[in-house]
Amino acid sequence: MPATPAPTVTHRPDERFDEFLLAAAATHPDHPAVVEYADGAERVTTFRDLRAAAERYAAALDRFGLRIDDRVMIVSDTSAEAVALVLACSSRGLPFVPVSPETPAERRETIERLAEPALCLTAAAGEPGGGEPGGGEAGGGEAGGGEAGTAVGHGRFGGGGIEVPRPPVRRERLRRAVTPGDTAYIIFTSGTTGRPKGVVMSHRAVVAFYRGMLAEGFVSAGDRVASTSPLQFDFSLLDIGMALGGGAAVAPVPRALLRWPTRFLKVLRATRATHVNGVPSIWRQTLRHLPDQLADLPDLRGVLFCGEEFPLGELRHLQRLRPGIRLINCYGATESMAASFAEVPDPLPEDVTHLSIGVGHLGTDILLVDAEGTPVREEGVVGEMYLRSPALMTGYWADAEATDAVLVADPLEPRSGQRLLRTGDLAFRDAEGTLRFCGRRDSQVQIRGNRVEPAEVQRRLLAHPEVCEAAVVVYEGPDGNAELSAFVVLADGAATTAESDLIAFCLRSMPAYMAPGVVRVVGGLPVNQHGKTDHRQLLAQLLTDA
Ligand SMILES: Nc1ncnc2c1ncn2[C@@H]1O[C@H](COS(=O)(=O)NC(=O)C[C@H](N)c2ccccc2)[C@@H](O)[C@H]1O
Repeated sequence: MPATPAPTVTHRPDERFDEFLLAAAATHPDHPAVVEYADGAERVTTFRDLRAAAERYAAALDRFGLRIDDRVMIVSDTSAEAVALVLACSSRGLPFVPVSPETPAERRETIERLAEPALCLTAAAGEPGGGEPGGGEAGGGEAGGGEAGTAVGHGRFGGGGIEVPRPPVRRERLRRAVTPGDTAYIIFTSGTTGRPKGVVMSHRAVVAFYRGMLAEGFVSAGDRVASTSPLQFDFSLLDIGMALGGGAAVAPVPRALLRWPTRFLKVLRATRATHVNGVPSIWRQTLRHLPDQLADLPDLRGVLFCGEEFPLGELRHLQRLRPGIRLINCYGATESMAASFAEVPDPLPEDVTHLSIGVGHLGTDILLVDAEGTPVREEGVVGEMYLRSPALMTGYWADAEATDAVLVADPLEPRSGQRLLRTGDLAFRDAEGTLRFCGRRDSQVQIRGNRVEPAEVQRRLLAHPEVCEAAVVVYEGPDGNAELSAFVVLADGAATTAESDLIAFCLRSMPAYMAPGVVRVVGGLPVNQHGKTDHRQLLAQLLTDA
């Protein structure tokens, strides 16, 4: 009996962020919206429950007399309560600023100083991403105590309630309604100057991205999308939109369990995850230590990854373990959430060295531009990707100079006033016209007068049959010139591959100036809090070893 196609979720033009995510409550109220793993079992929140929880939080927020555009900082990982609070903020035009609970206090204070939120709400103890033990319990209580208001109200949320011992001062309301150009959220990412950059995303931009993603048809009602990124990383917002926007459920993987393969797989099995989204590194330990259990997962049929290149050896291993699985390489930056989705060919041909990142998703166009600002048309010629899309950020919070540096005039028609996002990423078009990512513009270095893309050297090392992870860092050598150093992790059971063999392996396919001067075999590569290879930590390790 063919499965009856699930009725599609209907969306209307110019929905707010929360309206888009809750649209399925109208057509699938009893479908799971959030599936959490708690105490060894799944805890289901239906679309009806989620809408009710969001309404309770919205009523609690109303008591503070906040204005449209007043920010609400949310210190939590992804959970049903956090999603409901996010929806409530969105419905009241209050930009949310997600911050991970494990964020160091100094960075949290920096973000608070920059964002100047009206409220800073931490998940109640016992909730996923809950606050410090012994903190005030959340409840449905009235907002705050009798003390005078303060600039920033600090408190907790949970169970549909908000508790703020010292509420923020009440403000005169100057606005009547939320409009699509208003800010849905601000995500602070690391800035090269050390000052975090606040990426301001409007309702229109996020919903435009969600529509582009939904058109790819990844999930359908009844699916469960396991989310492995922290709420402060916009990958989690992709997961929430991909799931809820399509009438499916998001299944947050508790951050504390993610690093243990057995527990990671246990969560995927318990929540019956049909899709798993995450950066490539989430698969590393499972592929190395529990391949058979990964092969046995009953429901998994799709994996979406982003944030950095997936080592091709690991990708092929994943394909062998899960025949027929749909692998999606999602490319993008927080400034537009994501720009493209590319299906990985199954099997990935042996001669492929650069994964396709496809072409822009529906409504997005990616332009290649050379160093002189001239559009690149020829196949195989590297250019910088410029993004033309309604999903672009509004700008960087309180940083017009940094905004103007990346939201630039259209190279094809500067007179139009249309702004494109200058991504800083390099790519070339292949014979099929799709884009192949080849590193970042600012990571290119001159080695003895020659331009080198460290990602190219990393790819060559990963092509070695005994290498399963690799990273290349650039440092200043004793003579003041840029040098390349590599770190590799050998596959289990690999013969003792000498570092000199690996350098010789590189020299067989690249000029001497591109080969790393030193290759260190290590047990594993460090990752940052978003799960990406932490090059800064590798460089620090190199300099301390020197
Ligand atoms: N599929 C890739 N291959 C290779 N390099 C990549 C890739 N996706 C990004 N990147 C790199 O990561 C940079 C963006 O870093 S970021 O601003 O921290 N944002 C992210 O990494 C996540 C990003 N917002 C996102 C969120 C949700 C879905 C897709 C993408 C890009 O400019 C690329 O250099």
